[in-house]
Amino acid sequence: MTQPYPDHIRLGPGEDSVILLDQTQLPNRLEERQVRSLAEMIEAIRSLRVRGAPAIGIFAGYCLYALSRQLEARGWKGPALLAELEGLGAALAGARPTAVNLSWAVDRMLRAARGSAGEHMSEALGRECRAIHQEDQDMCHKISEYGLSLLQSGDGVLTHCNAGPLATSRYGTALGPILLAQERGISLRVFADETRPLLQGARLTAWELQQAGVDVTLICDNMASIVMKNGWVQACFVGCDRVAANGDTANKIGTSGVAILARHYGVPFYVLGPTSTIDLSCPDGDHIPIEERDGEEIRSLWYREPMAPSGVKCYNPAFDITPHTLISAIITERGICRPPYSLSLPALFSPPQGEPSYSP
Ligand SMILES: CSC[C@@H](O)[C@@H](O)C(=O)COP(=O)(O)O
Repeated sequence: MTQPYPDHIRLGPGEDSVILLDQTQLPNRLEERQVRSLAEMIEAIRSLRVRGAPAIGIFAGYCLYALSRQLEARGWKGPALLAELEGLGAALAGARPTAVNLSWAVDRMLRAARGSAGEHMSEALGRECRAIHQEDQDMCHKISEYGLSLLQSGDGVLTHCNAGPLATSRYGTALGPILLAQERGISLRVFADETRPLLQGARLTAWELQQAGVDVTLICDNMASIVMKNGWVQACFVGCDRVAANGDTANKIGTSGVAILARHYGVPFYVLGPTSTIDLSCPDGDHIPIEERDGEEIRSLWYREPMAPSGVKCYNPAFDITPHTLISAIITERGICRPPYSLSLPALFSPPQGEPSYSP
């Protein structure tokens, strides 16, 4: 059983609310939360109760559908309903800036609403949000297969933050190949960076892998160098929040440091993500908006006592950019892209002009 909590995002009864597993409570409590209002939905995204690039896109899709059901029940329809949904969509998309999947899903939902002639708008939205969720499951499964093709039994894999089922739908992206290997009896060892300041690696990745029976070792972020130096890591697998057209990749703060270490020790560094995370309209990493979060997350959040002097100045970016020059390959559901990414990434979206290079 490799999917400890497969339906962590779903519609509530009557389909006018959304239920999520509150990831801020893990690994200590499996606590679900039901959100009904726009304010509750935005709060859930901002406070990382639901998090991970594909997962917040899936969540936003369900939210817009649930909100459309509420509005239709109050008599809203036609252009007035569409205009209201556009406003709600913009508010949801603005909840977090870095992961492009959030605005990608909102745009997709609004396109479905605009094309819903002759039926209730919510019916079209219901189909679209379910499709977004289903497609993510399919994409993660394919990414997992491609990722696994890069590993051998006995390999050590280092990962940063959490790109498992909780960050997506099922399998995950960076953790997908590892969970698939486990299902197939292929043994891998995983080193999970704890991922300061919010400890997604310790709280979520270590929990998901442990639940699945994977051999996982939790390390502090500043231990990645020694485990690579010891020869225990044959590949780094990380997820992504936005991949620019040149391959520069935003992922959890600290990812670029892992890539630099991997280059130093000659370990391949792989980014895994669905094509919904590739933003060809963004030329390079300098154009990716980086979310900055409250310094309180560094000073005290996960500890009983403050762990730094009260009021000390903090710099708390939530993501960083890994330059494309440090990325060995980008693994998507459509295949494995190799450098130069300025050619291989656009090829993903125009198959007749050429396929990305696959390495089975
Ligand atoms: C498959 S999820 C990929 C990324 O979203 C993940 O690695 C990550 O950085 C998540 O950050 P978070 O701030 O917890 O949402």
